[in-house]
Amino acid sequence: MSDSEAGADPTADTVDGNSSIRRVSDWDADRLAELAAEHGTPLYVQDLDRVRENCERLRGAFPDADVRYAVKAHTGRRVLEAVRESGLDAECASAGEVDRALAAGFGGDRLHYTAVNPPARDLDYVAGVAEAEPDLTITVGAVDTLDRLAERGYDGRVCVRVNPGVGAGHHEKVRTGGAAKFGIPYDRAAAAAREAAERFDVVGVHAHAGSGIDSDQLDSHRELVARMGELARELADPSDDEAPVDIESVDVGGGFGVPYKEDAPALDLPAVADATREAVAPLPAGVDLAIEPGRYVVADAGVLLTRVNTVKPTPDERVVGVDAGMTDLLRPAMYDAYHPIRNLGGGRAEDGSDAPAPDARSATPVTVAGPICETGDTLCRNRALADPTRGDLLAVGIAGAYGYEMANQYNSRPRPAEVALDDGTATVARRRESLADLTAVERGATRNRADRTDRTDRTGAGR
Ligand SMILES: Cc1ncc(COP(=O)(O)O)c(C=O)c1O
Ligand SMILES: N[C@@H](CCCC[NH3+])C(=O)O
Repeated sequence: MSDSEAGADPTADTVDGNSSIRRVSDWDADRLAELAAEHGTPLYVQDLDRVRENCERLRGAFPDADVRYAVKAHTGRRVLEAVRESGLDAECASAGEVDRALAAGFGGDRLHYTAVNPPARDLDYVAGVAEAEPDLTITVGAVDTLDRLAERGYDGRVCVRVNPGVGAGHHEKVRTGGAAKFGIPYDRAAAAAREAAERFDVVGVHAHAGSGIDSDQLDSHRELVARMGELARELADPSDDEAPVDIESVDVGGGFGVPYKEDAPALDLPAVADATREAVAPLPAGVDLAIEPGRYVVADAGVLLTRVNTVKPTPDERVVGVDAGMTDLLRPAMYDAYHPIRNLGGGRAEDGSDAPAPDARSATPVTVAGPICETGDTLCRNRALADPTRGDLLAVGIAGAYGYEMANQYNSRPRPAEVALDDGTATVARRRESLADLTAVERGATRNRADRTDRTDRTGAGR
């Protein structure tokens, strides 16, 4: 992948006084440098105030809809609490996410569990939770899953997931609608919902087009929404002698995109909301619209900080080695995803003196590569950055969604730390993992040199 960096002009439109996208250029460079010095790198920084603003913007654009935060985008406790306090519900993809949402204070009436080929362990757990929290809703995309719930004695609230036959998203791998894996095919959905209503309290229908839908893909979104409106009307008022199904909501999924490229415009959320309402209408009396955004809530509230440790000119490219890799931020390796990168400086010139401030350096095409033993472990290729030197701090923007969440321990790399900013105050939300964490679940593993573990716990702020 080769990409080029545009100027750091925040071309954000403004809604209710809040910029609708926070660019990497909008973050306070000095504050980020302080955090990196104190907590080491790689380091995620997640700004809870920005999370709250994004929640407010969603609620403002969709005042009559039920807004459910897709927890998978960022499961941190502090984020979940901020989302709950902002009035959004929680949409969970696993028992683990339900557990986290409960711990963050979501009651059953604000919990939605979307089961995709759910492991027995997950169904056991959620059916158990539902006994104490009967207002919890389980979204089901296969008749087998309904049968498995019934086998567990569950007869509570069910939402039927539909495969709408239309998908969208930033990459083929995240286009969900139309993928056979998800949901009951549209033409069988009404019958499946009617059958399910004989055994469960069917309270809704659901579909999700995919993740990272931008303005160019709004036609697909509209098509999905229109089909779901039609399905709701068919259930409320069946044309044959079938009994109506009395649902409460039509969930048209999440997927609202955010601009990763510096010059890409932010999604016009009020316009998307208008288009959504128009496409779903008229909804039967008593049926509400629901949406379940993840990325939109948290993406631009997060940055990943990483330190340059190597600068290697080669005949073909200038390679800048950093301490964050695909294990910290998987998206570039997995989807060729673009993340904006800003050089915050702080490094040394070749003669050992302080390097000039990034603004005073020439824009130089570089490949930023991580420490993982994989060729695909790059954060960008051939991108113009203020020429990095060893010791510089780089801020990788729009990293708050599916960033820490997809981090892993490949190459035996402990996961990074994350700090949460709340009204400017930073606290460690997730501590940096140590070498001991790598073997914590391994039977028979003994720590023979604990002193080495301690060293990895240090900030790593050295150059
Ligand atoms: C069922 C479901 N709902 C909601 C979302 C949230 O998507 P996004 O983070 O793009 O808003 C996803 C992820 O694609 C999903 O699979
Ligand atoms: N992990 C994806 C989004 C997938 C959402 C889950 N269905 C990304 O980083 O873009």
